[in-house]
This record gives sequence, C-alpha cells and structure tokens, in this order.
Amino acid sequence: MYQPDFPPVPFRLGLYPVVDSVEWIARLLEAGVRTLQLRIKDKRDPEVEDDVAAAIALGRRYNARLFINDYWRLAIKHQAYGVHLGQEDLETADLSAIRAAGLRLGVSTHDDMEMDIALAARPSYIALGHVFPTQTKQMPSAPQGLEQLARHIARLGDYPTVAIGGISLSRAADVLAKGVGSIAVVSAITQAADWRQATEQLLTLAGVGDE
Ligand SMILES: Cc1ncc(COP(=O)(O)OP(=O)(O)O)c(N)n1
Ligand SMILES: Cc1ncsc1CCOP(=O)(O)O
Ligand SMILES: [Mg+2]
Repeated sequence: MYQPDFPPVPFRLGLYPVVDSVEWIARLLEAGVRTLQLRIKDKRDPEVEDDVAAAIALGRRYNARLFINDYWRLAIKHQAYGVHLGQEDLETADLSAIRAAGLRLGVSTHDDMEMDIALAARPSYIALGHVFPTQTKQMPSAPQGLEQLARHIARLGDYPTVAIGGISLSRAADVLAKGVGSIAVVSAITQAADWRQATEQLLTLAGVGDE
C-alpha cells in the first residue's frame, strides 16, 4: 500500500526530462511537459539560487511537477513542488524539514538494498536505474537491464516509480511495458537532433502524467 511520509504523487508521472538550465525548463514546459527536474551539478547554493528560484517560479506558472535535484535547502526556501535525492544525499539532508515544508521527495535506487533504504524514508516516488548504459553520469555499478527493472517494479507494487538511465526514444516503449509510471531522460531530449520532435514522440509514448 502506497503510504508515503511526504505528499503523494500520481503513480503515472509520465515523461520526466532531467535538465541543467532554466532555458531547458522553459522550453520543455512550453512544449507540454508537466514533470521535470532541474539538475545542476557541483555548485554551491548561492551560485544556483537564482536559477533554482526561476525554475520553481516557471514550474508553478505552468502548474507543473518541478523537482530540484540536490539543492534541498533552496527547494524548501523557494517552495518547489519536490526534491530529488540520491542515496548519499539521504544521509545528510534534513528529511524532516523537507516533509514539514510540504515538498514531495523522490529517491534514487540502484539495487534491492538501496530500495530497502529508500522505502524506509517513505518518499513520494522511487527512481530505478540506471536501466541501460549512460554517457550522462558516471555509474559505479552495471546497468540493471529490463528484467531487473521489472522485478523491482513488481516488488514496489503501487509505489510510484521512475526509470532512468540510457532511455532513448527507441527503448522507451520497452521500459514502459514493464509497468513503470515514468521515464526520466536526459540525452534523449538534450542531445536529440530535433529536441522538440523527440519530446513530442516521448510524450506520445509516456504521457504527461496523471493529475
Ligand atoms: C529521476 C531521477 N532518478 C535518479 C537520479 C539520480 O540522482 P542522484 O543519485 O542524486 O545522482 P545525481 O543526479 O545527483 O548525479 C535523478 N537525478 N533523477
Ligand atoms: C542522472 C542519472 N542518474 C542515473 S542515470 C542518470 C543519467 C541519465 O541520463 P541519460 O538519459 O542521458 O542516460
Ligand atoms: Mg543527487
């Protein structure tokens, strides 16, 4: 039974682009995307605060589900829809403060042990990855593949899930067929020859997510 300790999200979050600039957030909202993440790596809070605030304001204007990766203090300060945290971040972030501020929480997992840890935090959704090899992030482990993904989704039952890692346009349908509620993509959009067409095609496959 899905009983998160943070505000719930719909099981189907649909297409979930993960991007590194406010420009991308603006473009994708305009293109109809309604679940997305601002992921700017390795900066200090003051360096990213303006971008985080601008992305959150845009997300609000479009009534979108905008998650902030890593910068949970800024996400609280500017009242984001949600925060996405990795396993290491879970050790240092103030989950009580995120919960008290009413933000949704997404947590990364790579294997069964990390799923145990994530489930103990009772987040709003659980991300599963990386499914396929990825050029976007250095991963210490091997890709899960589709069969492992299916096993993890089955274990999680009605818990909202997001698959990530190497999900190209040509692989998206196979991933969605495993029953995941959302596909998170970086390069399938940002490196596409025609990002608008790629986004439209991915939206057709994954949807915009449920209300
Ligand atoms: C939807 C989604 N899933 C997983 C990740 C990876 O998060 P994390 O493990 O914190 O790694 P970084 O993205 O911070 O490098 C994600 N960002 N989004
Ligand atoms: C941030 C992140 N976390 C696990 S894989 C990944 C990168 C996904 O990027 P791509 O969709 O380009 O493989
Ligand atoms: Mg992170």
